[in-house]
Amino acid sequence: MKITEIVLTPIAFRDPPLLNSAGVHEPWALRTIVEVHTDEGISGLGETYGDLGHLERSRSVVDSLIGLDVFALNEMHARVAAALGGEAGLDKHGLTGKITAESTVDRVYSPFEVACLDIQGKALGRPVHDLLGGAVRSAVPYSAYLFYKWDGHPGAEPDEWGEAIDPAGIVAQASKMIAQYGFGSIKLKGGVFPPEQEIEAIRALREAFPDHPLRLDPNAAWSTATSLKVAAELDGVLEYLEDPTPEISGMAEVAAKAPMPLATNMCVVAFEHLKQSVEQDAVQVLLSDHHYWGGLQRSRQLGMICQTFGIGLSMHSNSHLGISLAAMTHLAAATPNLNYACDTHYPWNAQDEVVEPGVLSFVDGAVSVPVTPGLGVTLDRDALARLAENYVRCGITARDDTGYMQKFDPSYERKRPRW
Ligand SMILES: O=C([O-])C(=O)C[C@H](O)[C@@H](O)C(=O)[O-]
Ligand SMILES: [Mg+2]
Repeated sequence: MKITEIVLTPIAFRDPPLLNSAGVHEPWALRTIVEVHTDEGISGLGETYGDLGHLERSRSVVDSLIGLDVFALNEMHARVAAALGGEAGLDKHGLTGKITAESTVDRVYSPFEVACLDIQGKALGRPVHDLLGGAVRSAVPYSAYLFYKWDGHPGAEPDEWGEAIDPAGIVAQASKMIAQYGFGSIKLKGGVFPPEQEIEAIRALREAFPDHPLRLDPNAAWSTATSLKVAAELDGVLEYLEDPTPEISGMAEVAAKAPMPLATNMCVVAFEHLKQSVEQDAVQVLLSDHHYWGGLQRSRQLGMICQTFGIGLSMHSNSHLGISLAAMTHLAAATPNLNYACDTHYPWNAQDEVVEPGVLSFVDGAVSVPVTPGLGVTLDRDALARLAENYVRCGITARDDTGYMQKFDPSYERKRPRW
């Protein structure tokens, strides 16, 4: 079954003013929808980043994939690498750490692999998780992903979530999200206010939700000394502390004394980072993410590496829509040692969905694993056209949380660590 055509459509969807250690989300989040068509009339879907640099790199490999068998995924990876020619693409997404030439290949390759697995599944009449070894769970739990936020974008009406800039606001946001989605775990995006204030927010969450596992992620906003102080204060309260401080060596210093496991989606973001991290025991929980770990099959391999070295496994997310959610759910279903609820930004962006409704829904905080062939989701063509038009109209071509923050606070600086 040969690839005859690949269509890449950049889209933009509404995003609330979510705060993080680099600034604040702009009113529009970008993604690229990938459609792969074959000579047998079966098509597959992928979803990836929408920043212009990534879009252009993705466009630059398309010609080399035409004519390829959709089962020849090793060859596909090699062709992507050859077409990129050793370029390391800067990408501010996910507040990640070092981007290397190899990890750039994995990022660009990922949505094409997902689309080919979608096609393989449809051709075989089997869901994608069956191509990854079979589901070990029928529903995948996700966590409530809380953000400090403004009540709305400056100059616009307040959004449905309202303001959250203190412990009471964070607890109110958690209550609303949990009432709507039923999440059984909670993650707070920190690195926004001085650590004492974020500790207070975690304590307030613990009081309001005594049984929900809690996580805090300041995206490397703290020095190692600050990280250790916060870790000691939150002993017994957090299930894990995510990226308190920059770099593998910094994380190792904190991990040696912190009472809870440390997690990352910042300092170990490519296969070549694993050796140093394992040697220094810097990370106890790795957040996988098929968008940058090279697709679903490579993320399964990452799961095996984590199991081998006794590293826990959770899942990271950026702003995304339903094709990504479906892929994440298939992957998590087929990864036996993924023992933590996965992250998802979905509640923040669900209003602008690009797939037809019905397949993906949250019950008790979990998404039922689709059982129909392929990924199980179908593009909503009207929505795609609308979101593609948003992309053209919105004028944003790359995520810039810091630049957007500086529009309202010119003195704002991106600093890592800040405290
Ligand atoms: O766990 C993380 O670090 C993320 O989810 C990174 C994202 O970029 C998040 O910080 C965001 O959307 O602001
Ligand atoms: Mg993180």
